[in-house]
Parts: sequence; C-alpha cells; structure tokens
Amino acid sequence: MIQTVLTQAVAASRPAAELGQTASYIPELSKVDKHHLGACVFTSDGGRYSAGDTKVRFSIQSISKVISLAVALELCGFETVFAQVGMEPSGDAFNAMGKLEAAGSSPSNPMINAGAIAVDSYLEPKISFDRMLAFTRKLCMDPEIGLDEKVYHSEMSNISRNRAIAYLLENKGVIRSDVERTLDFYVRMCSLSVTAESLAGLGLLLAGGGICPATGERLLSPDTVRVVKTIMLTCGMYDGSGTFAVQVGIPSKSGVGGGILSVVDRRMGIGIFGPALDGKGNSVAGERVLRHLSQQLHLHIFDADSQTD
Ligand SMILES: NC(=O)CC[C@H](N)C(=O)O
Repeated sequence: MIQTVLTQAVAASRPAAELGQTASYIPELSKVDKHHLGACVFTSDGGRYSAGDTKVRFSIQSISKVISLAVALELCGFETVFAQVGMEPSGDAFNAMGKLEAAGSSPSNPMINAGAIAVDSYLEPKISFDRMLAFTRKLCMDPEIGLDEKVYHSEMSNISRNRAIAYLLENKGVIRSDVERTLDFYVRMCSLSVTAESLAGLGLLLAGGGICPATGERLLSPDTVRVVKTIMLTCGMYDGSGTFAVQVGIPSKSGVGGGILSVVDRRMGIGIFGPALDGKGNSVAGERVLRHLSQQLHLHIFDADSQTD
C-alpha cells in the first residue's frame, strides 16, 4: 500500500519540476539537475519504502537548522536558546533582515537564517563541527554524510547577506560570540550532503521521540523533540508554512538544496529530494509528493482517519 502510493506520488509530481528553479544565489547549487525527484518513507514498524532518486547526495541546507536547534536545546537549554530568538512564523523570506533593524526586534524563529545563525552562535562555543557531523550521522543513521567542500566554498564566497544579518545581530546583542566563527559553523552545517534516505532516518528518529530506531539508543530528549517538531509545523516551510500546514499537515523542514524532512508523529519519517524550488525556496515537486501522500495515506495531523490507517 505505502509503496504503491509512494511510487504514484513521485510519478505524478515529477512534471512539476518544470515549474521551479534550482537555487542560484549559491552558484554550486544551480548546477544540480532540477529534474531529480526521490522520496523515501521509513515506518516505525521497520518498513522502508523508496521511489525515484533516493540515493543521490544533495546539500542539506536549511534542514540542518533542525539539527542545530535540537543540539542547542540539549547543550544550552531552552531558556538560553529562546531568550532572544522567537517561536513565531515570520511571514517573511528565509533570508529577510528588514524587520531586524527595528528597535527591540529579534529573529522570529530558529528556522529562518537570522534565528539559525543566532542559535549557532550559542552552539558553536560548546561543540566542534566535527562532533556535530558525527552526531548528524547518528541522527540520520547515515555514516556517509560528509561536508560538501564545493558547496561550502561556494556559499562562503557569497555570504554577504548572512554576514550582514550576523553583524546586525551582534550589534543588537543577540550574538555574543565570534561572528566569523559562527558564520563558518552555520555554512558548514548547511553544506552537509545527505540523501532522501538520510532525511527519512532523521524523520523516523523524531517521530519516535528521539530514540534511534536502529539501536534503541536515546539520542535526543523528549522535550527537545517536542519543541523541534512544533517549530517545524509552524515555521518549517518559511513563509509557506501556513498553507503547507493546511494542505499537507505534516511537520516538515525544507532547504534550498531541494530537500524536505517530514515527521508523521509516532508513525513515519519521510525524506524528499527535488531541487526545483518555488519562489519561497521550497521544493515544488517535493511539496506535491507530500500532498499526495498526506491525502492518500491520511497523514494530516488533524485527519480524522490518521490513527486508524
Ligand atoms: N533556505 C535555505 O536552505 C537557506 C540556507 C542557505 N545556506 C542560506 O543561508 O541562505
């Protein structure tokens, strides 16, 4: 049943790649073939379902904000993380900075660039990038995850906007550690290369409340996972989060590499790769795959049939 629906969802959504473009402001990402599409579902009873390009490596980009937030909650604590970063959808583009200028304002949430850069500034003094990489491999059950050097250098060469955001945050006292080290950490995390399978693995871990499905080891606390999933639901698709919540209703996080990480609580992790993006930076075909799965498998968080299937 799941495999049939997944195969149909990918086939039906493939043409939508024509409606989007790969991200161009990070030149290395614009070289990716926009016609890729893959979707992977891992279920809590051990099922593994794949359709399309689920083994192709791509850049995790903003989906790493979920990992940084989770680790920051574990290492720094809720009060520190949310002292100056909000929990509200911004309604603005992921790289917006206009509102930050106003007196007393701070980043709306940790899923947009400003919020994630602030969170990384709390995290970076406490953990090395190498340890973050090792932990990401465990969270995703994918030992092959690595730093894509080309993407890292490409983004570092086009970092002006994020650098402006970071220095504005420093000026406002939101960032108190070294700005350049924070930016380097942030871009490294965005440059990890994953597959749709890795994201499905991370999704299943979050669906299971932080316990690694492969080993039974608890990797994240239930409190951390609850906060992360809630923020994914309200803010994970940038300024498309509200529409996505109505139409799909699955806590998700997208990235400009074309990935989407989705969590069907207690039941499944879903990973998507479709690098053609819409104007908000979300995978066009990926969103369609998720809409199809949500409707056919009753995965919407408020679907009356969701617990009975
Ligand atoms: N939306 C994204 O995936 C953005 C991440 C990207 N590294 C940036 O900072 O702009």
